[in-house]
Amino acid sequence: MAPRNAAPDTLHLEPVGLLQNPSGVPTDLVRLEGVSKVFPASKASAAVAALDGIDLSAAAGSITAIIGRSGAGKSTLIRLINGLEKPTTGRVMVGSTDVAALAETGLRDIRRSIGMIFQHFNLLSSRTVFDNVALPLEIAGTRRADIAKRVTPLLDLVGLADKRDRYPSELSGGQKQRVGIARALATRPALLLSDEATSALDPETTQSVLDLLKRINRELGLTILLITHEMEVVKRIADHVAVIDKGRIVERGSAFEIFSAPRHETTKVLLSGVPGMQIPDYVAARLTHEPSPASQTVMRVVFTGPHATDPVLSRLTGELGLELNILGGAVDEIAGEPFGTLLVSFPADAARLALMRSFLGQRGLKTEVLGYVA
Ligand SMILES: Nc1ncnc2c1ncn2[C@@H]1O[C@H](COP(=O)(O)OP(=O)(O)OP(=O)(O)O)[C@@H](O)[C@H]1O
Repeated sequence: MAPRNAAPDTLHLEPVGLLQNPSGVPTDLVRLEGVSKVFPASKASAAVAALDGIDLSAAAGSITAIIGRSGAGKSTLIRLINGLEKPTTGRVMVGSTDVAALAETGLRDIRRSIGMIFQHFNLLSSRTVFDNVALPLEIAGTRRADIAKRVTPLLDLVGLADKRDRYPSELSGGQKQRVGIARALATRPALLLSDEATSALDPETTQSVLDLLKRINRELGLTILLITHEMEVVKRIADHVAVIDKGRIVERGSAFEIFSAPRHETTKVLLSGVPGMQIPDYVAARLTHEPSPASQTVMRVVFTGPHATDPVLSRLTGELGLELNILGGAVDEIAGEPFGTLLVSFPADAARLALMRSFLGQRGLKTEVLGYVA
């Protein structure tokens, strides 16, 4: 490992000590244990329990997404991890350091190991691209000659070498976020916190910024913890997902598990806009919880992994003679794995439902009854 001020031939990230336990085995880089945060009452408002008993971990080298409705506690969680807020109870471990227990000097040191990118980029308009990326190094007291050796490869990495002397006002949103990413990497952090980093970008630019983050994650081993309300972001790059609701983690799992079989009501609502998870309006308007004599069962069939491309439906209609109406569907990828959903309806008697579920279950497909339509 090169010392912090050495001239890097290639990009690498800092403190391995932060990433490994004493036995040298990679471990969780971030671990929250029993974390609660209460904002005390003020003259204008009552006390707010923003976080309540949070246990959460992010493995070194992973990309973890924290999703939740507005006000669920996502930003508070991020602010606890970079030490901007202190928890009311619990521990916030980054590597082997309890961030909550650090005084100002310790916080300054740990923040060099934690990069941060923001929705609105937070660039200094009076500084060039180069000088924006250089800023954290200047603050850390790095010599000018070493700063150039560090910033230049970072600008190459984010594809902005030709913009080094431009000002933020001369850049597109995607380019600004690339500067933000280069700046966040300047002190060679082990952890990158992303607060809605693509929310202000159009879909195409979002995609290219996500590709960059994924590349940095893979090539530099950077651990990324992101909060977002964009399910597209989660689907594209997250390995793991934690769903937060009213200050509590209500569901967590691999991105694939969460998308293919969401369990908590909040997760289902958050995912309801994802193609394949949507119920067409004309079906949703007629959906009931209980069957009636002439109603049809509405079922979502999820095709995952090796079964994503199986011709199961034609067998279902051919071998079992079941008549299905196809109401909608989508084929996609989650965390790089193929994933398909199909919304079907069929006559609602219990025998047919059991037959169909067992047929699909034996072939590794997941089913969920969403309700009934007459
Ligand atoms: N400094 C503060 N003082 C008092 N209450 C606060 C403070 N910061 C956040 N809160 C409250 O804590 C709760 C969680 O807020 P937080 O900003 O963490 O939610 P969020 O999930 O990030 O929301 P959004 O997606 O809208 O940004 C909210 O009820 C909010 O009003």
